[in-house]
Amino acid sequence: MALALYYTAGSAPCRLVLLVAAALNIQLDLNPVNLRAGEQFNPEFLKLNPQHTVPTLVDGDFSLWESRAISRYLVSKYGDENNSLYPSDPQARAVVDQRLDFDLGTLYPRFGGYFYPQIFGGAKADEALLKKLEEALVFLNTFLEGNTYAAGDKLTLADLSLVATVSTIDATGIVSLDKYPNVQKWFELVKTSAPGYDKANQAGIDEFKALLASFKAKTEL
Ligand SMILES: N[C@@H](CCC(=O)N[C@@H](CS)C(=O)NCC(=O)O)C(=O)O
Repeated sequence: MALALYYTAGSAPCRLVLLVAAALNIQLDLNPVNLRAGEQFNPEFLKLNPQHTVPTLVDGDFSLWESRAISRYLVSKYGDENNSLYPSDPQARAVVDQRLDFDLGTLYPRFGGYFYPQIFGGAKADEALLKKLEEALVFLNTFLEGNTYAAGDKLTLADLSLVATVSTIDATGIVSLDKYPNVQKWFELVKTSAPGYDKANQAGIDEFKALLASFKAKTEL
């Protein structure tokens, strides 16, 4: 049976799942959800995911949300036994998990907490929140010291998750990645080494940029 993904192209967590599917060479039946039109509140969608978020994966009669949980599920169910995206060695896996949790709990929320109230709510830029975001980027820069990829010498789920976030931050222009040389070098590497990067991530980034431009135009009217 086909695997169905309910998604919005511009959304960073959705792009993570698209990157994982591309890396595993999994075909997904793609179902766009228009969040601005409130389609996530349709009763049919709420039956799949009462938390009304995208991405949501449907595999037969099994439905799952939270992009990193979906990513781990896809590797566990559809990856080869020794898939390096999510290594089985406990310590190697723990480092991947730490980076995934860092993205979920620190980097992405610090970005969203600073940027989204400005672009979507017309709030003033808050310097203290910018400093917290910059601190998170310094942490990532430090994690990358001496490592080719985010969790060692191979591409893992950590890279796919973090690149969805870092490319989103980069697209907004609120910080320059020049200040974080390890992050910048790693970003260029992942762009060329993550399978299907252009379709899975860059296409959504382009949509995200168009959305930002439309919000900027509204506030300038
Ligand atoms: N931590 C979640 C975040 C999911 C999320 O908040 N998605 C947003 C789009 S980026 C959404 O669906 N918002 C609509 C809503 O909450 O009603 C994940 O990684 O999947």
